[in-house]
Amino acid sequence: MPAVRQACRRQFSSFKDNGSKIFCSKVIVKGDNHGGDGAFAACDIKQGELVERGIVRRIPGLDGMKNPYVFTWSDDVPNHVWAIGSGCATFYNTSYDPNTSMKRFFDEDRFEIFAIKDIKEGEELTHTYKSKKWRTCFVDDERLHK
Ligand SMILES: C[S@@+](CC[C@H](N)C(=O)[O-])C[C@H]1O[C@@H](n2cnc3c(N)ncnc32)[C@H](O)[C@@H]1O
Repeated sequence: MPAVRQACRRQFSSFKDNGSKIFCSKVIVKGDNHGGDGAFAACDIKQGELVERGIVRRIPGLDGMKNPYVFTWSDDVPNHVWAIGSGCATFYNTSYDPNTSMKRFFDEDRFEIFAIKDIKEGEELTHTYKSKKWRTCFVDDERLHK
């Protein structure tokens, strides 16, 4: 069994449901195919399974319309509340055919990311950015709309 998968199993079984607000042991971050970094599965993950959970901190005064590294932290369009996220969440690239989905708990400033397909170890983790169609920094980036 590959070392990463062994470590993942070991870590996940010992840390599962330990109550930590941040859990991202099933995810690694490494160079992607777009010249940046992306999030990748450290082990096989079943459809419906939790991939990662974490917390956010709201950043007043920051213009998320221009800054692509913060989360849209309301259901308003346009949005005026932006937040940084814990763990690997910032590094998930976007896709129109994603393998994960992010559930945002605005009242509690936390999120959970679930697998919406069976995911194999090593596969890139993607979600469809909530603001992809109206946020300046995403609208202007043609690579995100292929
Ligand atoms: C939240 S960040 C994701 C992490 C980013 N790859 C990094 O290295 O920090 C969003 C940025 O990632 C890049 N990105 C996300 N999805 C992409 C895609 N499908 N194709 C190309 N670039 C993408 C774009 O530069 C986008 O503004």
